[in-house]
Amino acid sequence: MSAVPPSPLNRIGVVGGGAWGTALALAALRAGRETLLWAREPAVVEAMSIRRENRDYLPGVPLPDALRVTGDLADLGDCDAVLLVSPAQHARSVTAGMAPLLKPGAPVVVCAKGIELDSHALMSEAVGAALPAGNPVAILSGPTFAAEVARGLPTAVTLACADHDLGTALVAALGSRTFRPYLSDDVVGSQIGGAVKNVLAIACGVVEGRRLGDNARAALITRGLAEITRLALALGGRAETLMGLSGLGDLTLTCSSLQSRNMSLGAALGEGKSLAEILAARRSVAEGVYTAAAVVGLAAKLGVDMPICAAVDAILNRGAGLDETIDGLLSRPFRGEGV
Ligand SMILES: NC(=O)C1=CN([C@@H]2O[C@H](COP(=O)(O)OP(=O)(O)OC[C@H]3O[C@@H](n4cnc5c(N)ncnc54)[C@H](O)[C@@H]3O)[C@@H](O)[C@H]2O)C=CC1
Ligand SMILES: O=C(CO)COP(=O)(O)O
Repeated sequence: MSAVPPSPLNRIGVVGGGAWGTALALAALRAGRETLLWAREPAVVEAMSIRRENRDYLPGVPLPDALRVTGDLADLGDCDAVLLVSPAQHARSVTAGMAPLLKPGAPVVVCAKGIELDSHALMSEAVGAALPAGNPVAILSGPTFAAEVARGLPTAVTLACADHDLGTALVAALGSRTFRPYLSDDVVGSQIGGAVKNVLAIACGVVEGRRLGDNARAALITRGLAEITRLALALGGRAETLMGLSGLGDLTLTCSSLQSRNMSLGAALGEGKSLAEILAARRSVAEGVYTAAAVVGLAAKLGVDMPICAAVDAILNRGAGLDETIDGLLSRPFRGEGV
């Protein structure tokens, strides 16, 4: 086995004991870091500490003894860097809870994907506002099903950080042979793909559930990428970022597999189930349900046209029928193909 490279960011705290937090904690361990995983629910803490398995959110994956598990945010005080993996709508409040307990200067890498419903804030804004000025924010996003990362299957992500040296240190701390971060300085652009693709995955699920065919799914992915890119540009992101792992990469993954919670939720809608019925049968988060309305609100503020996201929001939140909404999209005037 090759020697573990040393890192000044040797102690990694992971905040959020859902599927993704648990998988990221395993990735940090594999990168050779001392890793602490905080979970919110006492039963999840107990199951991971004693039975060494996160039965609620990532069943079937053994957790090595080297992984420290806690339910006490104060334990983050000796961590050199923290990965924040709470669902997007709770990221600000969880950050506020841990902020006074963090080591001064420790970076917080946001791994949640979404846009805040009330404020339309990106995760970097919501989390940044809740942190002391001395704790910088970075973003980790990309095509990453938790179950595959947990099993150590090869995965690549975007790690975006405004400070090049800090970004380089985070890549070195978290990267391994099977978990490969690519550094970017586009903190805004790298968040938009991950947030909006969840909404588009619901649309692709509807296509699947309604048996509208593979052509329709490819059309949604491609025109969805145009929507993502328009929004990112309006917020100051760069188009090239959206052609990378956090954009096209994640959009393709999430819109092509029923492993995606968002796509499978869309498929169930397409098959005629109600949103309330689908959500009642799940414990895991499908971020697109919440981000749909946030994206539509943000796009309206910025004057950005996002018809597919608006259609998903109409179905989820405004009582629009599936068939008339699909018909509305198919009846839009023909236009040029550019973004
Ligand atoms: N699961 C995946 O494959 C991936 C997930 N993500 C993102 O990671 C974030 C977390 O998702 P998962 O770990 O999959 O979640 P999950 O669906 O596995 O678990 C739900 C999580 O939400 C937490 N939660 C529920 N109510 C809460 C509250 N009131 N306050 C704080 N936390 C609460 C639970 O403690 C649990 O950690 C999401 O933004 C998701 O989009 C990103 C990449 C991959
Ligand atoms: O973000 C993800 C893959 O990159 C996970 O997608 P789902 O939340 O739709 O399962």
